[in-house]
Amino acid sequence: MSGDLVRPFAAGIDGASGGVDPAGVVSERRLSDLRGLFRDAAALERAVGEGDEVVYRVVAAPVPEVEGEVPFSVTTIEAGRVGDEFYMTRGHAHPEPQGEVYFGLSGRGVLLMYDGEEVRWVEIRPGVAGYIPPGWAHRTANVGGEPFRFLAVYPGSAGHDYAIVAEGGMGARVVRSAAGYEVVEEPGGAGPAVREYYRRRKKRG
Ligand SMILES: O=P(O)(O)OC[C@H]1O[C@](O)(CO)[C@@H](O)[C@@H]1O
Ligand SMILES: [Fe+2]
Repeated sequence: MSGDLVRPFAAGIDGASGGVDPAGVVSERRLSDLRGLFRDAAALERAVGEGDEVVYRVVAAPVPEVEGEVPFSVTTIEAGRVGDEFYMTRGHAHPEPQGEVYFGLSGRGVLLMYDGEEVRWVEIRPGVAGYIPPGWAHRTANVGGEPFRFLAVYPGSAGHDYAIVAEGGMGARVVRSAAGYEVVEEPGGAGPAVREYYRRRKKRG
């Protein structure tokens, strides 16, 4: 174990701007960082050529991702689509199967969760908390016409596995529909290696 634990502090969370004060690491993901994740690869390349805009920004509080600490961050996903699919995060699973809480601050989003076999999703609005149980990959999409912002709180030892989502998908996509949006499950399902990855992470003890 390296480094001292963090001292007590309070942080300002600005639901209108997505700011965290004091802030730690700030990261941005552009359309070009999301290659391979949207269904319409040609539409993605066109949008990359037309300015490669920022899809989402994560402002973290100054809490390190180490065992015992509880990092938190505010994510702002801009409004937009690639083809019919709403702007979304890369999506990841926690290699250490740990849970996580998302809390809506502004706008409207869908929190999509996948365990290699089953797809679950919940709508997140201001005042709504979404719970991600251990062993479920998660991705968030902005289904509204304004920025979608949420607070995420998670165990510092959880880690981020992006490859399992890049390779195994999320089992469903969040797309435009006559009603506004719908969550469409993908045919076929995951292969045995992906299913086994999640099964191992959902066993207790
Ligand atoms: O890590 P991704 O998949 O890019 O999504 C960003 C969001 O997920 C988190 O990693 C937490 O699950 C936060 O940093 C942020 O809220
Ligand atoms: Fe997470």
